[in-house]
Amino acid sequence: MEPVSAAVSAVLPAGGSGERLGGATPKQFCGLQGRPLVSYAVRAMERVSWISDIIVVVSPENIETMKSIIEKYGHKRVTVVKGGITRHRSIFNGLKVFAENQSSNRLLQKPEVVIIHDAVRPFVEEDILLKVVMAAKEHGAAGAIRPLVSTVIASGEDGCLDHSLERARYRASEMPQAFLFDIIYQAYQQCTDHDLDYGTECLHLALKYCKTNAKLVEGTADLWKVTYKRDLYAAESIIKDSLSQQICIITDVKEAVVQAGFLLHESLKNQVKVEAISISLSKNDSHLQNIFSGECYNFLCINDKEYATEEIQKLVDMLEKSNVPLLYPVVLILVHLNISENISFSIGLEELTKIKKFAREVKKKNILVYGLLIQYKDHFPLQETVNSAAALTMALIKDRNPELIGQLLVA
Ligand SMILES: Nc1ccn([C@@H]2O[C@H](COP(=O)(O)OP(=O)(O)OP(=O)(O)O)[C@@H](O)[C@H]2O)c(=O)n1
Ligand SMILES: O=C(CO)[C@H](O)[C@H](O)COP(=O)(O)O
Repeated sequence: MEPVSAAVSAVLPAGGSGERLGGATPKQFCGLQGRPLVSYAVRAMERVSWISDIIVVVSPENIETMKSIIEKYGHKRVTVVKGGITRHRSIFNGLKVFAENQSSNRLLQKPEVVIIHDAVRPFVEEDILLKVVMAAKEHGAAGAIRPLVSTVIASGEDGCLDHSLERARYRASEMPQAFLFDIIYQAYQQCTDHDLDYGTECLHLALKYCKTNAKLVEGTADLWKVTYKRDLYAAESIIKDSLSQQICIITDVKEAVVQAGFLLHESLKNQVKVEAISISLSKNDSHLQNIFSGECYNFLCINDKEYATEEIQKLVDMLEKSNVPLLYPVVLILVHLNISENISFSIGLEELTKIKKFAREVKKKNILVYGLLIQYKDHFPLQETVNSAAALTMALIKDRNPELIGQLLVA
């Protein structure tokens, strides 16, 4: 990505109460796959190397909550600032920290360009951040826009249609937005109380008080703001979908196990990216570490032993050491391959209890363990069994259901 030659920092307003979403917890602290929404927005900013400081503005009663989120998820370059009673007042408080150098913990450099991004828009990518920053450098202000979904109409005092706007001429203003710091700060300093209490558009303030016509940049559909409960469900689905794009199949050296791994690989690869490792874990630490850092959150461990405690524990330890299960739950499917001549069910109650206990233990580390039994015999319809195992695998990694951990599914 093109390097940015300006000092850039970001302000994330997160001081609202989420009235439209309802519920006791403000939406920015609601959990998505176990992690608060605000942490996703912070992560989206912190992974952009050219953003120096990230100011998160929260209401006074949530300062400690926010600090503990930063601590728990290891967020870097973040300063927490006390918010105001409206979004504009919160943003202004965030900007003041740079202008007045109020922060008690460390010195914050006033940036040339400041990004403003709602903490409840979790899916912002580096590409759009770069576009609005470059446009702000040139034009003084810039913001992401989207086509309108519905036509905007004005109603008269009698509640009847007064007029309607030509939809093609108008756009929905989204976030992120970016500004030359001096422009947006001057605009906020000149704002009236009415602007601060009722305004909803930062780009408008730059126009009204600094005569700056913001450049409008076409954004992607997932920049939308989590506002209603259904938006939380939508956001969770998007996250689950992106987590289920890749799977790593780990097999040991035995021929039958390698073969089952290969067949599963073939069956899964039309649906997801599959990485296969067919050597013992102990000899393959660095390869696995590469897979972790490649952001793989799904593992399928195929074994013909009753319960491969050592190998699985080793994988769990490695996962724990990496950052992977900290940000997202990891799915670990223990595949038991039944290749014994005895076609009776080969896992006893004792084994099932062991798996359940193990699953409950590692859930505390944000690793979701499930069991999958594959019957593997000449007289069994092999391809059918493998297809069924692949379908169950996909269902488990797409659903990531914490209630089903420790359960044994039979392909
Ligand atoms: N006093 C406020 C109000 C809002 N915000 C933040 O501004 C962003 C966008 O605002 P909105 O979606 O309206 O959030 P809420 O005000 O929390 O929602 P609602 O209007 O439904 O109460 C959110 O990240 C919100 O936390 C803020 O920092 N300070
Ligand atoms: O889109 C935006 C700016 O253009 C803001 O996110 C939006 O205006 C916030 O408004 P509200 O707090 O009323 O949802």
